Amino acid sequence: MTSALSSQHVHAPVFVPSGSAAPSPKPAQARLPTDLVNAPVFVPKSSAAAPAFVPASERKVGSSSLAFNPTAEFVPRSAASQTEDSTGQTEATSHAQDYDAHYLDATDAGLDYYGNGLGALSANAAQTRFTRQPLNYHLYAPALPHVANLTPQQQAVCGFFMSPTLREDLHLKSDAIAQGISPGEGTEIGGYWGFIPLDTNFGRQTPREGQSPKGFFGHKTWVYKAGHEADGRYYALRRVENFRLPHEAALTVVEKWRRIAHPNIVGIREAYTTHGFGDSSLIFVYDFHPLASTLHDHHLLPKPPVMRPNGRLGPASTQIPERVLWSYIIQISSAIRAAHTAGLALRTVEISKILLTGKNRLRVNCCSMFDVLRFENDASLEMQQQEDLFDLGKLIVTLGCTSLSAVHNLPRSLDHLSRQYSNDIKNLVLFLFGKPEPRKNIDEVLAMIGPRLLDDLNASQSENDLLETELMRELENARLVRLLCKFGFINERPEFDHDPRWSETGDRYLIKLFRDYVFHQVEEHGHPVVDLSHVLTCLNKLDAGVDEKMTLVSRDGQSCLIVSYRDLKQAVNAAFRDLAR
Ligand SMILES: Nc1ncnc2c1ncn2[C@@H]1O[C@H](COP(=O)(O)OP(=O)(O)OP(=O)(O)O)[C@@H](O)[C@H]1O
Repeated sequence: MTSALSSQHVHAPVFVPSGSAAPSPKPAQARLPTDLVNAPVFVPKSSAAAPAFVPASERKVGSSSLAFNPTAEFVPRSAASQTEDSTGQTEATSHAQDYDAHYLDATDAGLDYYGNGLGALSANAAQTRFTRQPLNYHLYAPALPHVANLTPQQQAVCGFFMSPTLREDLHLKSDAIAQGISPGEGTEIGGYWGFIPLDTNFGRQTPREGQSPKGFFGHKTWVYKAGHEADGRYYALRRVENFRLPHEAALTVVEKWRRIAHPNIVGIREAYTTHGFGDSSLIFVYDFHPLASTLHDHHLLPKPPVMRPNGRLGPASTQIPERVLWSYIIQISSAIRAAHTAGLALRTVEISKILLTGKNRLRVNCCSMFDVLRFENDASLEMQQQEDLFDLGKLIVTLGCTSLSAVHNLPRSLDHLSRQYSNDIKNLVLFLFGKPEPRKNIDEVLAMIGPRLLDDLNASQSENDLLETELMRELENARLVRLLCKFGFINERPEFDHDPRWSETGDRYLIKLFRDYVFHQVEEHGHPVVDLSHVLTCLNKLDAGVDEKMTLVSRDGQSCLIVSYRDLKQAVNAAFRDLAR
């Protein structure tokens, strides 16, 4: 955790043992609400360590690439290559049994800038790696300029923790990932388990307005969330019911789509056929985006009434702001361009097949499905690409008028668009609906929307800045958790090495008094001082091992010890090393 406070701003209260007549402490200037401590328990995920995805066709039972390797999680690639021994085994692997102690001990080998445990992995690595002495990073990193206009009190709160809204969003997403599935339990089909239905219109019987009676794909489809047996990740599986693959070659196009990694296209992992559902089903496996909703559901479903400034409830506005509409147009154009450049066509530029996966963040879903389903009698690629552009025109009209039927009365819809938005939107729609002469291409569209691209780029860079600020606030959390773990191991230990007084004697006594200094202070009336900023400041200083000194007072008030954070850090590390040995 980094603090937004400068050292002059922190007046940590002096430890006053209850009953002693010590001078009254100065109140801490920046107190954090104590309920911040009650934030939901953080459950770390090890997605970074998950093995790479292996498609069903290439999977081998017992394949070593799929074996779980606990050390892989904390060995950065650069470090692993530096520490390879003559047998080709990394030191990190050979020290696997010391994982916990090493990881906790990471800070002992020096102040490793990345705080990633590199220092503890290997003495050789420690000698060769690039180390810095970034004391300031551990103490009071100033807030970035765009949050500088907050009051000191707000800065104190913001400086320590991620914003509550972002935290809540991330927690909700993290909950949504595994919700409803117990790993390894439930139905297993084709290497996937769980199969939780995602489609809120599960088994939709009546097609949406403008759709074929058989639904968007001309076949009954179902969407599930399922876990992958081999990599433990979750995917969105789309099942086409009762579909017989005319030709194995139909699935080869999925390979082409697999190679496309684009921020506005939902990634496809594989497609396979199965009889696991009691019929002949075709399954497409896509990346799972937690809490995604379709553009249709987000913008076209009725919204609950909202409170008006006059205190009365009124209908919520359905009009999409022009800035957002342009952002949608830009993102979908970018997805179209990626597909066309790769010699493919999206074919699902449709309001119910575009997912909203974050704030104004779009991803075109279900790519490759039509390529497989219509493999035998498909239109030419050129025609499909022209249709993508036409579909983009239809989408803009539908969203701009927030009505599915708007495309059926174009003159009226264009009139509406020119009243609500700048003329550029209407001109773009006219271009997309116009005759191809000889044919249109997506680059012409991008040339038309050029100036809007800059607006969108600026907005997304500002969003990036904000997220970076949020990340910086959490930067040092791991260090402080490690430190608290060490305290937990040392303090109040009933016995060590046949010594029941181990945790109360020698340097451990200092650690105990420091714990009182940090957590058990009372103010002049004997009330507990519950000041999170004091706790975080002290722990940060201890973690950095600064030379600053503090006065520790025994519980009976009879003795005073002046100790520096540096000495105390050494005491903590020595005690922990004793235990870990
Ligand atoms: N890749 C995905 N990741 C996460 N959720 C998804 C994904 N694909 C679909 N979903 C969820 O499944 C829901 C249903 O998707 P689907 O494409 O069937 O939309 P629909 O509105 O039901 O369309 P249709 O009328 O064609 O059935 C979406 O609202 C979304 O919440």
